[in-house]
Amino acid sequence: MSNVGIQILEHGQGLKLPEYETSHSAGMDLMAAVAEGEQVVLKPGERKLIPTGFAMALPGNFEAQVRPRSGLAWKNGVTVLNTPGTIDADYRGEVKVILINHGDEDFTITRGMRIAQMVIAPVTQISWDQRDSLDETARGSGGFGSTGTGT
Ligand SMILES: O=c1ccn([C@H]2C[C@H](O)[C@@H](COP(=O)(O)OP(=O)(O)OP(=O)(O)O)O2)c(=O)[nH]1
Ligand SMILES: [Mg+2]
Repeated sequence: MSNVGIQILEHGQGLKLPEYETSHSAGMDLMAAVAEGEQVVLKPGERKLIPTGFAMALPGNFEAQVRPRSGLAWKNGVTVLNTPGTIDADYRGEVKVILINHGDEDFTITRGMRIAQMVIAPVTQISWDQRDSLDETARGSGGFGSTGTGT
């Protein structure tokens, strides 16, 4: 996939487009489209929906995942509440980021701050084939630690 439609909304004008920071970055950083000169403050425990100032049209077999930046998580305790956020290919609204402050200090967001990252990933859709029973496997219904924790 190379060229994907992006629409810069009025409050996103002047911000950089999301971009890959290095040649093999999996994600593009998302900028906060907070109004110029204004700031959004996340108090400890608080969550807010942060605008990015753009909308996009992904091809039908792709999704975008909104993920936290590890630096913000580690240094400030700030993360994406619904990580990974799911952007459907048919969504044409503004991409927004649900940030939550798990830290113990106020976190201030200003215009252009890189608050999260977005990974584009392929999507597989399935259809159901309803059966009375399923095939046998070595695992069967074992899970939730059934294989133990040691070596
Ligand atoms: O972090 C996110 C998650 C979602 N969305 C947008 C794009 C996505 O396509 C749409 C719906 O997201 P989701 O399916 O996660 O939310 P929902 O609560 O199921 O809402 P809906 O009933 O609209 O699907 O909201 C974002 O902008 N950011
Ligand atoms: Mg949904």
